[in-house]
Amino acid sequence: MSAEVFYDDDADLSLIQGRKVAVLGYGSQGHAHALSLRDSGVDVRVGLPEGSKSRAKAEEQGLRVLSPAEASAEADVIMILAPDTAQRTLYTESVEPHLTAGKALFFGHGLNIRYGFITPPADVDVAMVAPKGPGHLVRRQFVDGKGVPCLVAVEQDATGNAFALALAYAAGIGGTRAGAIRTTFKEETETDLFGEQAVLCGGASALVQTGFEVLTEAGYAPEIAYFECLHELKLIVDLMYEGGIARMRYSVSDTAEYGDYSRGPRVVDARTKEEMKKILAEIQSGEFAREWIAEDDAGRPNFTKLREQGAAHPIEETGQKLRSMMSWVDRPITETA
Ligand SMILES: NC(=O)C1=CN([C@@H]2O[C@H](COP(=O)(O)OP(=O)(O)OC[C@H]3O[C@@H](n4cnc5c(N)ncnc54)[C@H](OP(=O)(O)O)[C@@H]3O)[C@@H](O)[C@H]2O)C=CC1
Ligand SMILES: CC[C@](O)(C(C)=O)C(=O)O
Ligand SMILES: [Mg+2]
Ligand SMILES: [Mg+2]
Repeated sequence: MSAEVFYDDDADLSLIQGRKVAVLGYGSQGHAHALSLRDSGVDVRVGLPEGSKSRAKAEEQGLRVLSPAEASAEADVIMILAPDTAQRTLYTESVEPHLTAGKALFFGHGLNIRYGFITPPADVDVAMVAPKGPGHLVRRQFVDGKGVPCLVAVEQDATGNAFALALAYAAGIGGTRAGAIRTTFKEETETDLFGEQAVLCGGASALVQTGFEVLTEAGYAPEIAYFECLHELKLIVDLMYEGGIARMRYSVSDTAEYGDYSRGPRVVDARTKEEMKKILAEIQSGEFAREWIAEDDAGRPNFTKLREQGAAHPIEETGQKLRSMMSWVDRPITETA
């Protein structure tokens, strides 16, 4: 069954223009939502704790910044864009006391609702507007008059108007310019976690690092290994992005195409597929979410160790040196659009 897709003409922007919106969090997604909603004529305030390093940035960019509790009290649409692990406490301390009947609680990712870490009262709308791309791209596309496709879902429709309101919100951040796809919190959460773990972040990072290790351990220069295993990946993925795997295979040499068909399935084989299925099962059962929240509650000891190990991988030192020779790719990771 193909998904339902909604565009600008299907959305009534005035629905969100007529509401007071609080965006809680001003990171990758938060800054993009708050700025683009404001530019779409929506009454926006940003909610951030005292001492948050994001406060100065939001104020410099002309937004009104309040505490999360003040913003939630003022607003009738509350979008939670704090880190997933911070959302439970943020909700209990600052949102729930102000979540009166008829208000709407929005999310950019379904984890806390899907796994029951947050249970809103029955008399509020609960919806999701989840752009399918990093926040900085969401903002950049909006400014360029384009948009990043969004997923839109309703978990609870107390007012009977939750989907129309979520679609209006998606229009306000440019999502319906590209297309907003209707989904559920369950589908968004499980596929998003699977995608980032098995393919986009986990799978791709492990593939790149392992390829780099094999070449350098065999005595090839790290610089050459970096170009082959990481730098050129973007060029190959850009071709897939533009025209699918078929377009990439059309564009590379026949030699590369034959190597792709005959060797690729030896790297990602039946065992890899079995492991991907296990990863999906851990997501579906809630095992991953419970593990991650417990890890965060414990002060993230394993996460910190793994982050340090990742940063110390030899590919990072080689990459830093090479990227400094290519001024057009040497962008700090915190740079905004
Ligand atoms: N990154 C992305 O592109 C995508 C993210 N999402 C989802 O969007 C949500 C936000 O993620 P992301 O934008 O990556 O988050 P970031 O880590 O980039 O930013 C989090 C923001 O929340 C602030 N913050 C931290 N604690 C609190 C709190 N208790 N109350 C209010 N604000 C707080 C941070 O402030 P400070 O600066 O002080 O730390 C920061 O401004 C998540 O649900 C994520 O899964 C969905 C799609 C893509
Ligand atoms: C791929 C990572 C992501 O799911 C995203 C940018 O969509 C995230 O959680 O950051
Ligand atoms: Mg994602
Ligand atoms: Mg994600």
